Amino acid sequence: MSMLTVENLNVWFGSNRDRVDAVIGASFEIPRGESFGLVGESGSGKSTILRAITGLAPDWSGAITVDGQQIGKVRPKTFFKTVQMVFQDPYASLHPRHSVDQVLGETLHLHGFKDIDSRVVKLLDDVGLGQKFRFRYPHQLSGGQRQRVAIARALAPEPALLLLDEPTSALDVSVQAEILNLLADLRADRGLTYLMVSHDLSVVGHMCDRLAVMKDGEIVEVLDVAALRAMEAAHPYSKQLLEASV
Ligand SMILES: Nc1ncnc2c1ncn2[C@@H]1O[C@H](COP(=O)(O)OP(=O)(O)OP(=O)(O)O)[C@@H](O)[C@H]1O
Repeated sequence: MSMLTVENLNVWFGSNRDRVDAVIGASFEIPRGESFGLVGESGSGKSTILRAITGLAPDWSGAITVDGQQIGKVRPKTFFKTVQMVFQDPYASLHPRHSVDQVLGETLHLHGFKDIDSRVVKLLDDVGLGQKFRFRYPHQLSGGQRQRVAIARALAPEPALLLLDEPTSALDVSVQAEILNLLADLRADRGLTYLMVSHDLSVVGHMCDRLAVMKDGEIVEVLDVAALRAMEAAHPYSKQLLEASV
């Protein structure tokens, strides 16, 4: 069963002479439980695909189907019980005056959970932070710890699909692997499906089962990771990208 299907997706910003066509005719499908990567140079449209799925890029056409439900222009609240996003920059994505307890507690409340206390404790354990971080504020946390809080917040509604937009690229190299390992473990434990944007082919090679290569708003090739490792891309642009990353 497919967790996410994107068919002939076009996403644009602005209108008339100012119009930017950020994504052009993108199609791909992610089976439940798979981890799928989007790679390509800066500006190729990777983040825009995630934004269109979550409703942050309102001008789009084509079809997006999540867990069998085709999504329209307005996403019902239940959509975010299934789909959550983790952003690149954990400094920008957490409110500076909200404690970790508030961030997680409010998200749980919003999604209708009643046993908020025990869920906050469990979420902090699940992301490897533990209780001692519960009443801290973002400025008292390192980048890696903040990203763990952002991941805990994304996990709070018990989603099936996580959209990960360069989740480690704003972090120190020394903590990137820790966060990637946490994400890999969470996926294995919970059977989550990932759609992950990265400009780093080694990250995608480590984290994903398949990947799409984007260039100038279009998907030029979908590869499985075995082909990536064997440097077996067919499209000249994918080959160039692989060779540049060795
Ligand atoms: N809010 C916006 N308004 C206008 N143009 C935008 C907006 N967001 C993105 N774009 C444009 O859409 C195109 C695709 O951007 P996008 O951020 O999806 O690329 P990307 O592949 O994710 O790159 P990066 O790795 O730099 O984030 C770019 O030309 C970008 O300038």
